[in-house]
Amino acid sequence: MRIDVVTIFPGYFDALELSLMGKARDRGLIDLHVHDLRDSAHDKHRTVDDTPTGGGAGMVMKPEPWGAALDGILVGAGAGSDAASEAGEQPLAEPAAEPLIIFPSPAGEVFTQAMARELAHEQHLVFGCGRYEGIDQRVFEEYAERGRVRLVSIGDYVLNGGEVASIAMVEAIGRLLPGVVGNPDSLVEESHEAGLLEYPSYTKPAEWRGRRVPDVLLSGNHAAIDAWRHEQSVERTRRVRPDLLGD
Ligand SMILES: Nc1c(O)cccc1[N+](=O)[O-]
Repeated sequence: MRIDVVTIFPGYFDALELSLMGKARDRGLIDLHVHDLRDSAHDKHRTVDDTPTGGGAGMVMKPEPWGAALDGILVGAGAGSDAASEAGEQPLAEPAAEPLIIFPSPAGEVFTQAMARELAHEQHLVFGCGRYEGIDQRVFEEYAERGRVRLVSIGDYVLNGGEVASIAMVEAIGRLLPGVVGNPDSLVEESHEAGLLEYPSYTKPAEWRGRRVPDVLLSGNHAAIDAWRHEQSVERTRRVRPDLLGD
């Protein structure tokens, strides 16, 4: 999977050089390209924002740098405007799959494990990280007309921009790609994977500060262990997230 990120804070994405995401990149499972939006701001001061038209507090991200940045990514991917046909030539190869542009936004559809699974099938994702009071609305309109755009929220709280949300989504999606997680079985029994919260986990020692591991987990009876774990998942879900059970 190719992933492009557009941001005014590229350094945030150093986090994706670590751990599983870093290994996945080293092994070519994820091809991550981070673009500094200011490199697409061609005025002397590399301006990316301006005051809100109609008044109001804060600043809004200007459309021109976003247009230059996203065009550069889409045209490079053979999507958006077909450079070869514009030049009157036959494209040499099938254009790559059309990228999906994701703008993290508190006004977006809620990101879920089901969406992570869906997006793990994409060949090319582009994350546009807004800052300040957001991005000029015309950017969303422009690229929704030319291709596929989704505004996506990771939760109902206020962040300072889209970078943290993008990292969360890249990790949630990236870990589902074949070969990224060592043991694919570990993807099955996780919170939200089957619509339930995961059961409590234990390891050695069997007793710690007077607290014993549940006897069933020491029984070797795998049918009983599976039943206990499912029961624990359902009980935890009903207690903590009854909404997941439709209660
Ligand atoms: N919540 C929020 C925000 O306040 C700013 C950017 C992105 C998000 N989000 O994805 O949830």
